[in-house]
Amino acid sequence: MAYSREALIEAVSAQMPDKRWQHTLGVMETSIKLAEMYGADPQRAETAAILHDVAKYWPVERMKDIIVQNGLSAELLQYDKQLWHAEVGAFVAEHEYEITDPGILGAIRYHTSGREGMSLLEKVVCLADYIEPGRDFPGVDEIRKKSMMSLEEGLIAGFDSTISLLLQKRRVVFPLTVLARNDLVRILEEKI
Ligand SMILES: Nc1ncnc2c1ncn2[C@@H]1O[C@H](COP(=O)(O)OP(=O)(O)O)[C@@H](O)[C@H]1O
Repeated sequence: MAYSREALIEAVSAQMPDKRWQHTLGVMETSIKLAEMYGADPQRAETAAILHDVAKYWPVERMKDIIVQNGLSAELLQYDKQLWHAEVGAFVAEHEYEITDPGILGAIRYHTSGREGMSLLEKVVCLADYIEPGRDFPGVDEIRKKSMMSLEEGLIAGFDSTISLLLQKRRVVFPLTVLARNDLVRILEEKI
């Protein structure tokens, strides 16, 4: 039988420190708000939000094993370990928590990196992760402001801040985020 909302919350919250669970609660609340605002299904958005960081505190070796043994994105292993939990989270959501909705699984898989051709639900959860009330990094208020204009404006601002920070620190940038950002810029250009 599929997990109830409450059972899912209990199981997922047990896998992370309280601070990260508080962040997840913020992403749940913000995902529902953005879904209502932009015409996505709030319940599906909330389910993806509950699970989005399920693997965030798993040991790196455990994440690596799941990626290798199940033939998930081998390319991902060439990039920052911080990115792995999203791919692993989607796998765990499907195989451990019996989530069968591919839209929810996609929203978990792409919540950190984004991708070209993001679905409405993917945009909602990814943006909620940037702007949930507990976030206070420099520039977050500008992203919040843009999020009230459109999902695309908000996400471009979010991805730009992530990419800028990585460039400043001379870190490797996972290309999917650049593709996601370019795609969103083109979408907005076509609207003009
Ligand atoms: N495109 C990218 N390329 C490389 N590293 C990235 C990229 N996007 C995010 N990261 C890294 O992943 C980290 C975690 O991302 P974040 O959005 O905070 O995930 P979470 O919501 O799970 O905390 C960031 O601090 C950054 O260092």
